[in-house]
Amino acid sequence: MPSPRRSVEGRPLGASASSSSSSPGSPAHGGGGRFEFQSLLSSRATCADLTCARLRASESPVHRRGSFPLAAAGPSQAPPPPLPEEDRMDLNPSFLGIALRSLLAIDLWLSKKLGVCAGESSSWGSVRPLMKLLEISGHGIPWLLGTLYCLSRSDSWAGREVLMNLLFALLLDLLLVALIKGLVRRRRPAHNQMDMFVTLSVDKYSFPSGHATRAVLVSRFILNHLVLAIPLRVLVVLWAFVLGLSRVMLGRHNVTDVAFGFFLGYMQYSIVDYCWLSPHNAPVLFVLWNQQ
Ligand SMILES: CC(C)=CCC/C(C)=C/COP(=O)(O)O
Repeated sequence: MPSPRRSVEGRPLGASASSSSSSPGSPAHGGGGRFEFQSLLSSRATCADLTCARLRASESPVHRRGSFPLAAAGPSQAPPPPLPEEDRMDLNPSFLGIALRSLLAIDLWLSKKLGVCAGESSSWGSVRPLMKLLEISGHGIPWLLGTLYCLSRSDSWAGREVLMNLLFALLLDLLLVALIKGLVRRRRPAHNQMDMFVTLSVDKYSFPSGHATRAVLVSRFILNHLVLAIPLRVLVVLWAFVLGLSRVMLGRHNVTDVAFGFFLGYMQYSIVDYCWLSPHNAPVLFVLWNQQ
């Protein structure tokens, strides 16, 4: 059972120079501590006030002499006046803060568990080459080169329009992912081996997964602009999902990097669709390409 004499940070209350001079049964350690415990239980606000007062007191010369003024004063004394709101915030983490920290802890734990191909000696190390092949299938370079090649070979306006927009989508994706990676600067998992095929400098960061964004962006693009039989459509969706999963299995990413990557890729396609380039709204692009 947790000790009632714990501060919000988990340090024992009075665990400063003063704690050595207080003894069990003294107001600061047991007798008066009983009053303090009841006060701590009474409300969150009171808890914050008391703890703030306690921390403040630990800096004061009075406290250093070994007595916590409130606890020593006994139950009949009034509690100290409430401290300003900003002083309470550090000690009273918001619900959102706690939720985010918990999510992060689950994310790290789950990512480590799923990183079964992170190295040759990992439990699924034998499928690592297959995962790396998948990695290349979602890399930016083959997609960019492939699109440029198809554009150069395309002899219909409709085909060129679709490919021009795919090129725009791939470039937008590279730009947005680089921007967010540079802003967030989340390190890749510690178990990752940085042996990826051609990377940019921001690719030392992991949030969001560029492969995950591209997988969803390209899949949505293909599903909306190519006429495919149902089994092929299922295959496209599966490819995107497995590519995202493989990022975590290879140890390249945490689960949240991939989850956000999927979301971002989905949104990116919506942007591309909204800004769809055509000979009507971007004639210069199409005329220039025709002159090549
Ligand atoms: C060099 C070019 C054109 C693209 C880099 C593609 C790349 C290496 C992205 C990183 O993906 P993850 O964030 O999923 O690791």
